[in-house]
This record gives sequence, structure tokens and C-alpha cells, in this order.
Amino acid sequence: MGDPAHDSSDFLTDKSAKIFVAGHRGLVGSAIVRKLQSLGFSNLVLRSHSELDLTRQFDVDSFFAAEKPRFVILAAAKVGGIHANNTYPADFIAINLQIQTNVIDSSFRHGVKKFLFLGSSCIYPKLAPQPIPENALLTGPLEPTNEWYAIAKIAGIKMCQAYRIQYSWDAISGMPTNLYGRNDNFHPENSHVLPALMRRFHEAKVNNAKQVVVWGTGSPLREFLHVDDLADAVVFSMDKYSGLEHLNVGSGKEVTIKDLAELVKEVVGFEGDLVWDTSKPDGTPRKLMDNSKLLGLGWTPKISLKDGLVDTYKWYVENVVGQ
Ligand SMILES: NC(=O)C1=CN([C@@H]2O[C@H](COP(=O)(O)OP(=O)(O)OC[C@H]3O[C@@H](n4cnc5c(N)ncnc54)[C@H](OP(=O)(O)O)[C@@H]3O)[C@@H](O)[C@H]2O)C=CC1
Ligand SMILES: C[C@H]1O[C@H](OP(=O)(O)OP(=O)(O)OC[C@H]2O[C@@H](n3cnc4c(=O)[nH]c(N)nc43)[C@H](O)[C@@H]2O)[C@@H](O)[C@@H](O)C1=O
Repeated sequence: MGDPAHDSSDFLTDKSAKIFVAGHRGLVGSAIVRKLQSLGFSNLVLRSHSELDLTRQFDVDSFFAAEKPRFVILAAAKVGGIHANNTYPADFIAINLQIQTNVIDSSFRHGVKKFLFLGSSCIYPKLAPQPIPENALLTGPLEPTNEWYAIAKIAGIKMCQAYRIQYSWDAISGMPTNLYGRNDNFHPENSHVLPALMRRFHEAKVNNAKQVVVWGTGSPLREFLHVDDLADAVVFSMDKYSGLEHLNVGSGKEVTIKDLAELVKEVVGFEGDLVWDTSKPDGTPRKLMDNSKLLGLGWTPKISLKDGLVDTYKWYVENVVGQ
């Protein structure tokens, strides 16, 4: 095996190469599948959670022995917003460590040519410099509401790095910022802020409610990226990047939760008032990532927050409401 930092992955050249997209029914996995299919990839291997539980080591290894995919993109994980992370710390650390350890190790042992792991911007210290460069990792304490999930994600990055160092295996990691779009989780408590507010404003609109409750103070800043831009960045990275360090994937634009709430309210068409429940946690005050490394390789995000919200709300009304 040559130096993977210099080998071409040939990712875009063979559209019949077998690719396992783990977590293909989720927000991210479904967007990656749409992107790969639009590019003409014809040999995707997909397994739902009920068909293959990725926490089960024996089942995962048997699957890899039978299928022998050439490329693997890991978008399966235990995922949730601030409340879910804060309430189920054991699930967030244990399930994520199990899934990623099984999938990374079996991918390596069964000859996968290139592997991509997805982490999250919450891996960085709570008070990291802004915008956050990749090398801020492990320079300070984590945000307490999501430290269990963050520790698992940091272990995933480090496992990819360790296999690259010891075995010259081409494993890379992408750290997406807060994502949204089609197939998001719209659960009232366990979801992220954007789908949670979209649902709450929609239900308030149809019920002629006068007020909607929003969590925290509204002052935290968050960066949002449409999941179709993330899928584009994942394919771009599989083709163009082979390095030890993880890559930040963000829009480069941040917004306060208050301004986000006003924008979602406008897109949904709710005309009542916002009431802030300050008993709920704000989480980290700010987490804008420095995306200059990925931009320097030639990738750019394309979907504005307003356009992405309009598209997501249309999808929500057509696919979730009344189902
Ligand atoms: N959403 C976001 O804002 C962000 C997400 N990310 C990362 O992107 C990745 C995907 O997240 P996202 O798409 O939002 O999450 P979703 O919850 O939408 O999707 C996760 C997928 O993983 C599957 N899955 C979970 N547990 C198992 C299991 N034990 N065995 C097999 N499949 C399983 C789920 O299947 P099922 O539903 O059937 O359980 C689902 O298809 C994660 O690594 C996440 O950390 C990073 C930054 C932000
Ligand atoms: C992607 C990322 O997601 C999580 O971190 P987070 O950025 O804090 O995510 P969040 O979307 O849940 O909240 C963002 C902000 O929004 C406020 N907020 C207002 N009203 C609602 C509301 O109704 N629901 C939610 N969830 N938040 C609300 C909320 O109080 C907070 O100030 C972690 O899982 C982390 O591990 C991770 O990786």
C-alpha cells in the first residue's frame, strides 16, 4: 500500500464501485445517497437499523465479510439536540462508540479502500477561538450538555488517525456544523433547534395559537448548513482529501437563535409571539467553524439559510404533516 495522503482514491471514476452508506435513512445518509445517485453511482449497499444493528460486532463483521464494499461512509449514529444529549448521556457515549468502533475496524479488516467518518462541531472546547480551526481539538474543556457525544466523536477521529498511522489506511473525518433539511428529526423534545421550531410554529399556525415557546435566552450563536451542501462536501472529500487531520464542514455564516427563530417563524407564516423559556439550557455560546481548509481544496457551500428553510418547510408539510 502506498502513502494514502498521495494516492488518488478513484472515488469519482468508477460509478459501479460498491459503496456502503451507513445510516442511509437519516438526515445525512439520505442526502449522501441522493447525491451519489445523482452522480450515477449504481452499486450502493444500504441496510436499515432493523436489518443490521451496527452496535452488534459479529453482525457487522459478517456483513462486511459478505459484501466487501470498496468505499464506506459512516452516517449512522445516535444523534439528537441539546435536550437529548443532556438527558441520555449513556446512550450517546455507548451507542456511538459501539457503532463507530465496529464499522471502522471491520472496514479496515475487509479491505475497504477509503473510509469517511462524520463527527460534529461539538468536539471542540466550549470556549474555543472563533472561527474554530481544526487544531483547536483537545485544547480545553467541552460543553457539558454534549460532552458524552463529543468524547465518542473525538474517539472516532482518533481511531481513523491511528489506523492511518499504523496501517497506512485511508480513513478521513469530516466535522459538520449544525445541519438541517429533508428527513430531519422533527421530534418535539429530542430534535435539534431548527426542526423543533419549524414543527412548533407550524402547529401553532394551524391551531391559531398566540404564542410559541422557544428554549433558552436566544443569545447563542449557531452556524447552519443545508444537508445537501454537506452531502456535496462528503463526496468532494472522498474524492479530493486524504489526510490525517479532520476537515471542518460549515457554511461560514452564524446567526443568533433569536434571529433563527424569527426567520423560521416568517417562513412558516406564524404571526404570534415568541416566549423564551430560560429554564432550558443555552448550550455553548458560539460555535462557528473555520472552514478555510475545505474551501482551500475547492469546495463551496451553495444553499442560503433562507432558501434551505423554504425547501425544508415545503418538504415537512408534504411528507411529515398528517403522516
Ligand atoms: N444533524 C446534525 O445537525 C448533525 C449531524 N452530524 C453527524 O452526521 C451523522 C448523521 O446524523 P443525522 O443524519 O443527523 O442523524 P439521524 O438520526 O437523522 O440518522 C442516523 C441514522 O443512523 C441510524 N442508526 C442509529 N443507530 C443505529 C444502529 N445501532 N444500527 C444501524 N443504524 C443505526 C439511524 O437509523 P434508525 O433511525 O432506524 O435508528 C439513522 O438512519 C452523525 O454521525 C452525526 O453525528 C454532525 C453534525 C450535525
Ligand atoms: C449539532 C449539535 O446539536 C446539539 O448542540 P446544539 O448546537 O446546542 O443544538 P440544538 O439544536 O439542540 O440547540 C441549539 C440552541 O437552540 C436553542 N433552542 C431553542 N429552542 C429549541 C428547541 O425547541 N429545541 C432545541 N433542540 N433547541 C432549542 C437551544 O437552547 C440551544 O441554545 C448537540 O447535540 C451537539 O452534540 C451537536 O453536535
